Amino acid sequence: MVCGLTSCLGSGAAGGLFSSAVQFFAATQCLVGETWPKDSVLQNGSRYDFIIVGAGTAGSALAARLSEVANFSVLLLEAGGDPPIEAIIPAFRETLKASSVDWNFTSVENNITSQALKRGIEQQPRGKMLGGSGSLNHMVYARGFPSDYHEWASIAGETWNWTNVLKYFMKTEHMTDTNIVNNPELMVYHGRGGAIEVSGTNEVMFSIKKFLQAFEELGFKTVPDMTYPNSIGAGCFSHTIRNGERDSSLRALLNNANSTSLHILKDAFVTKIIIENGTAIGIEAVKDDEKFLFYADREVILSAGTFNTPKLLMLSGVGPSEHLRSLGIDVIADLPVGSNLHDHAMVLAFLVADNGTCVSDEAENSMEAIKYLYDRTGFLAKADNMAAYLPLSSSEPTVPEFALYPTCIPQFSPFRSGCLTLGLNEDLCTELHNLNQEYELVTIAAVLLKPKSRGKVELNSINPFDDPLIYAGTFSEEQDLDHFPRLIKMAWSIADTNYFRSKNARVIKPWVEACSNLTESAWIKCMSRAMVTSAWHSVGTAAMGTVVDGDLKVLGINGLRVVDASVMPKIIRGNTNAPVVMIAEIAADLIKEHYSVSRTGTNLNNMTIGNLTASSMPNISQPNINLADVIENNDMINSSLIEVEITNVELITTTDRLSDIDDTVNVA
Ligand SMILES: Cc1cc2nc3c(=O)[nH]c(=O)nc-3n(C[C@H](O)[C@H](O)[C@H](O)COP(=O)(O)OP(=O)(O)OC[C@H]3O[C@@H](n4cnc5c(N)ncnc54)[C@H](O)[C@@H]3O)c2cc1C
Repeated sequence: MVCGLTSCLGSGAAGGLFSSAVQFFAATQCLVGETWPKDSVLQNGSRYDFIIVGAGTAGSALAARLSEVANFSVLLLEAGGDPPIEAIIPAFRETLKASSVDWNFTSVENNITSQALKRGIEQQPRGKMLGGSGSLNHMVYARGFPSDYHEWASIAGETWNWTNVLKYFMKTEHMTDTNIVNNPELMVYHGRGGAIEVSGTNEVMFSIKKFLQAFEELGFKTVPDMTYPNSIGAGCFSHTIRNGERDSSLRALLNNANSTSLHILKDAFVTKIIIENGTAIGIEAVKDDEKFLFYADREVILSAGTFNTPKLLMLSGVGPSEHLRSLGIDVIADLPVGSNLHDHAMVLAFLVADNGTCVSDEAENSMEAIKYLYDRTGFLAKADNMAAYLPLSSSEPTVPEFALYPTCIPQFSPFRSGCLTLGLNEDLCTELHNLNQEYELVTIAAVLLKPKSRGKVELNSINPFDDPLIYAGTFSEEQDLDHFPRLIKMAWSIADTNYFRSKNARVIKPWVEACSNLTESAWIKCMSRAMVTSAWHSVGTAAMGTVVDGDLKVLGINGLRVVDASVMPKIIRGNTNAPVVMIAEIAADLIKEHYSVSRTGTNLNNMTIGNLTASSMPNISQPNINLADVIENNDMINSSLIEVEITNVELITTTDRLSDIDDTVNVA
C-alpha cells in the first residue's frame, strides 16, 4: 500500500469503509493482483538492438511492439518498480498522487502565479513505476480533435495527419462502451480488437446525470461520444478500464509482450545517454547502488516523459548550449530541449449546496467492497466522470478551446487531503473543508485547452538524481488568463439550473488574500492566477520540428529517438494518454520500417506471396514497399499470420503480376 486510503474516494463517510474492506482483502493478495513483468538478470555491459528508457505509457507500448520482431533484442529500463494494488482499482487513483510511486515533481516558484497554492508552486505528479503516469492517471480516454493533428502535420509531416493518427488510435483500441458500439456512425472512428479496452458504464452516477441536465439547460448539446471528431458538447468520457481494472499500456501491451526478445530492468535509474562521435551508443544506469552500462546496436529511445526526457538529453550534452555550458556540460548538439513546455491550465470554481445534492445510491452502499471483489462491479470499478467542451466562439462549434469538469462532493468527505494533494494551500483547504462539514461542495475545474503560454525545463545541477527545474510558465501570456472570467462565470451558472437551484446551490468565492477588494471580473482573474494548477498534461519539451524530426529522431544525433509526451509540438485539445500511446504505435512502425521489417514484425525481405518471394518482385521488395501498407490495412487483427485478400493487393503497383497468383498473401 502506498498511502492512507481514506483520502481516495471523495464519496462520503462510506468511503473509509470501502477502503478498509478493500485494503483488508487486497492485503491478502488473494483477490486483487496482477503478475507484472519480471526483472531480467543482465550482465553489465550487455548489448541490445534497442534500449528504451522509461516503461511509462509510451515506453511500455513501444517495447511491446518492438519485441514483436523476433530478431530484435530490446532492453527496457524503468526507474520505478511494480505498481501497487491501488493502481489496478480505478476508484483508488487519487491515493497514488504524492506517494512513493509518484516522482512528486513541483514547479519553480515564480512570484507571479500560485499565491493560493502550497509553497507558491504547482504540483506535478508523474508515475514512477511500471506503466509510468499511465499507472496513476485518471483513465479518461480522449484523443484531441482533427485540427490538433492538422497542426502537427504542418510542423512534422503527414505521418501525423488526422487520417493517419486515427488509424493508430483505432489500432490499439478495443471499444466496448455500448453507447458507442451500438451506434454505427460513431463506430466509424473506433477500433475493436485492439489491446487496450475503452469502456463505458451502464450505470451513470446520480450527480453526473444532474450535471448533464444542467449543461443541457445552459445550451450544451449532450453528446454520446466525447471523442467524436465533428461535434462537441457535454458528455461522459469512456475510460481505459477492463473488467473493473485499469487497462494501461503496461497491462494491455507490456504484460503480454514477447518475453524472449524483451529484457526489463526495474528500479534502474538511467543517468546518461552515451554519445560518441555524434551517435548514441548506450546508456549509463544505477540499480541498487551499482553502476551499469548497456549498449545499443541500433538505437537508444527516450520515453522518460516530459520532465525526465529533456533532463536526460541535457545531462548527455543535447540541449541549449548556453544552459549546458553554464553547468560545465560539453555541448554535443545545441537544440532547444526543455523549451516549449506547456500544459492545460486548470482553475477550480466552487459552489455549495444542500445536503443530498450529490446523492449516489452506490456510494452509500457499504457492500461496495464486496461487490468489487466479487465481480469487479460497482463504485470501485469506475472512474466515472464527464466534461463539457466549449468553443472559443459559436462560429467554430466543432473545436473546443475550454473544458469544464464538474464533481459533486458529499458532506463530510475526506476533501481536505485531496485538496492539499492538488496543491491548494492550507488556508484554502481548511476553508473548503469547513464548508463541507455543513454543505455539499460542487467543484468545477475550468480548463484552458490551447494555452499560448510556454515554460521550460532546465537542469538543477549535473547530479542526475536532482529533480529537473520546471518553470511551468502558466499565464506567461496574458491572453490565456483573459479567458477565465467567461469560463468561471459559465461554471458558476450551474448554480442557476433547475436541479442545483432546487438544492440552494450558490457560488463560493474562497478567500484569496492577494485578491481582496476587487470587482468581479478582476477578482476572477486574480483568483485564477493565484489558484491555477497543472492539469497533469504537460508536453512539448523535445518537440517535433525543433528537437526531433517527424520520425522522432533527435536532430543531429544518430541512433537516438524520443517517444513520449515531450515530442508533441503543440498540446492537443484533450487528455494526453491515448495520444501518447498513438505516438508509441507510430514510432514502432517507423522503426520497423526503417529496419525493413513489416509492421507485424516479419522481415520483409523474407516475405513470400503465393509462390513468389518479395525479393523476386522488384516493385515490392524495397524497404518502403507499398505491400507493407497493404498488410497494415489488414493487421488490426493482431495476428502473425495475415491473409490479405487480392482486392486489397490492387492498391499496390504490382497488381498485374499479383493477379496471376493465389488469392491470399501469407506472411508467416
Ligand atoms: C495525475 C495524472 C492524471 C492523468 N489523467 C489522465 C487521464 O485521465 N487521461 C489521459 O488521457 N491522460 C491523463 N494523464 C496524462 C497521461 O497519463 C500522460 O500524458 C502520459 O502518461 C505520459 O506518458 P509518457 O510515456 O510521456 O510518460 P510517463 O507515462 O510518465 O512515463 C515515463 C516513465 O519513465 C520513467 N523514467 C523517468 N526517468 C527515468 C530514468 N532516468 N530512468 C529510468 N526510467 C525513468 C518513469 O518512471 C516513467 O515510468 C494524467 C497524468 C497525471 C500525472
